[in-house]
Amino acid sequence: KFDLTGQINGVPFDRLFLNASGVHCQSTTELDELLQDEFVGGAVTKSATLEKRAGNPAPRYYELANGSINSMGLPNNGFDYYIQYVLQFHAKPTILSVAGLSADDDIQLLNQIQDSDYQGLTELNLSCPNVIGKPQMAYDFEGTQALLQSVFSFFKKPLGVKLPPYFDLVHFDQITAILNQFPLTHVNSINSIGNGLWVDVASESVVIKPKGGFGGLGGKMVLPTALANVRALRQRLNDSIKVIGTGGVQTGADVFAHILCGAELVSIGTQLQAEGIGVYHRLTNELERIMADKGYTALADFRGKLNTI
Ligand SMILES: O=C1NC(=O)NC(C(=O)O)N1
Repeated sequence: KFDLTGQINGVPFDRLFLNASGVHCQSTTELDELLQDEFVGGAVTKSATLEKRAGNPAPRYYELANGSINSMGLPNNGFDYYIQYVLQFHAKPTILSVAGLSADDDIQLLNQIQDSDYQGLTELNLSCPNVIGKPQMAYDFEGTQALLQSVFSFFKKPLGVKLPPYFDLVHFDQITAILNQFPLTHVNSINSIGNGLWVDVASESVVIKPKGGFGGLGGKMVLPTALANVRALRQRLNDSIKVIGTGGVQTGADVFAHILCGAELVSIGTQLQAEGIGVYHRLTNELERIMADKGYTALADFRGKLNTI
């Protein structure tokens, strides 16, 4: 009765919900569970690196009262594992997420995809904050420009990017001036707010082991930053580049807000980790209740229509 659809590069999603890359997507079992859920529209893989990685030492994920902090360090089963998976038939769309540990790695990963039979969506993660000793590419504007210039000299398949949060309007202007030069299918925003720190007063200690306790923030506390980034990117990007809204979603109202800011699809990370896959049924019910109360039958009725005062 409600149209909760979206589309990226002509790929139809019959539901708006995805997982945030990294959550519930490291194994094929987890990915299958997502793709078999009636309330999920598609699945994003854990960002694949060229080789399998164990990631950072545990504890590396910690749930907070108002969100999460993580320094996973890109643990994943390696590129071959995930390209094999997305090459299989799936009833719903997949997004193959890749993350090089260097620009050269990114080029190698995308060359392998270009040379493969995969015709689905790919997302280049430019924003992992937790690889020890490695900066986030998307905070290096010149580096990002140069990388995308190289990528699009050979990569002819659908490609989106995963961005970190920005905190200055000038930075929104700068990153979108770069992204608008390229035929990107989408921007996925936000990745975790990098290098937060949580202190447990009882033990007088940090709560995760890697990087002296520094890690990416997610969940409820990042919602205002996620909404700002989705809105700012939507206002500045070419219409052909969709925005996937990620960050801070706990309720149907949060989903509604992301759509108002212009999100085409909405990813769930911290809340999926905390609540399990049932979160999608709950969020669907809550979203539909809000839509019904407002007389909306489709996301398109209000997508991007945030009022200002
Ligand atoms: O891009 C990422 N964002 C995160 O918050 N954590 C993971 C990771 O550490 O693997 N990667």
